[in-house]
Amino acid sequence: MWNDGNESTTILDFELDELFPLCFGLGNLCLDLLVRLGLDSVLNWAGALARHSKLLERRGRRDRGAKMVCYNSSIKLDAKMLRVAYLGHPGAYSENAANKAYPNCEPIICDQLEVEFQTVELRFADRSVLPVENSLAGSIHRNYDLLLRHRLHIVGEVHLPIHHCLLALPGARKENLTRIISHPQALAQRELTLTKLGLNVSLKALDSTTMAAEFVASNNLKDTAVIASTRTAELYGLHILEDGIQDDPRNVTRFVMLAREPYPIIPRTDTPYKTSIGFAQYKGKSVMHKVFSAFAYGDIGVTKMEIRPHRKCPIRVVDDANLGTTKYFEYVFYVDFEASMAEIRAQKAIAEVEKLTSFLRVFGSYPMDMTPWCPGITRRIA
Ligand SMILES: O=C(O)C(=O)Cc1ccccc1
Repeated sequence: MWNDGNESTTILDFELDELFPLCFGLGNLCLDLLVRLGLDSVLNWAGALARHSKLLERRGRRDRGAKMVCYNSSIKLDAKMLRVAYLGHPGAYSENAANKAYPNCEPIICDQLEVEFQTVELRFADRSVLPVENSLAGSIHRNYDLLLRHRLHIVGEVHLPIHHCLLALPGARKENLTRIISHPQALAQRELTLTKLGLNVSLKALDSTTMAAEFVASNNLKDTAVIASTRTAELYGLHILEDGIQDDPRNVTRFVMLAREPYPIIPRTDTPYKTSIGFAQYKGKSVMHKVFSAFAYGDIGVTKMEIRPHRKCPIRVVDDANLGTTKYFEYVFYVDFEASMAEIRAQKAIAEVEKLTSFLRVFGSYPMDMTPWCPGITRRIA
């Protein structure tokens, strides 16, 4: 079990009648902020508040006298009370990741990625669990972009073995399928297998495997199959047409856990740590070789690098006089390295990188997932 219990909490009992004015008050606050922050961000916040008021109302009908968790005092948050946000419905791989990271947590289901981030930012959840890369399909670029757009910290990682099945309504036959729908990662992880099965179908991406399952079940679509887990089949009344359709049994997805506060920087020697950063270069010549030397100098292993377009500054213009004759695309670089910010060598490397870059953000230092790697045993785990 992960224990990143760096939060201090007081548990307050709120009657629902008290919660609604609170949400209303917050709504008014949003309007006040409208003028200062701009329409888009305030509308996003207000939307999230409205959704969560409904969530509280629904939960309140079930359990009058709902509890609300406030973050301001000295009682340690018990890991089992953590509210963990993820995208999708019960049965999503992200739900498995949330349970692996925080056993007995309270799931907070989100229907959009932006909402998943806001749910933590607005304190409706304590953590969010976000898939960032897969061993077959690679990085989930959108989620990297969101990490930068929001101010949450990475406080942990989990590696989840992924076992995909082809699911359809009872009675649906493989030869009558015209379409397969799922999360883009699931669609990418089965490329070879579906070709082998000889299916001539179109593919459609949805935001999660479980949203795809719900879509097929609620619209009674006999010509559409879903790529999702065995648990999703049970939950949505679907049948397994084909079991284990990922292209390789060693299919693993890495999820990161996000929180409002960083993982506490405590010097430790027993657990291997990882640090994730993002940065962009200054205008002018490339300095990437120097950035890597900073890590090499500290004998720090770089385990991952992701490169994304620098949307705010798409083109870098370079020549000796900076007259604009050579043009490169400009990027944001995401790097994971094997050290904690508690270590002097990491601090020195980061100080060096800071000198070389126009912006630098440390997303977090956190314990590495050291789960033993057992290729081929992914069957029916997820
Ligand atoms: O859609 C889901 O169930 C997710 O949790 C995202 C996902 C999809 C495929 C592999 C890993 C995570």
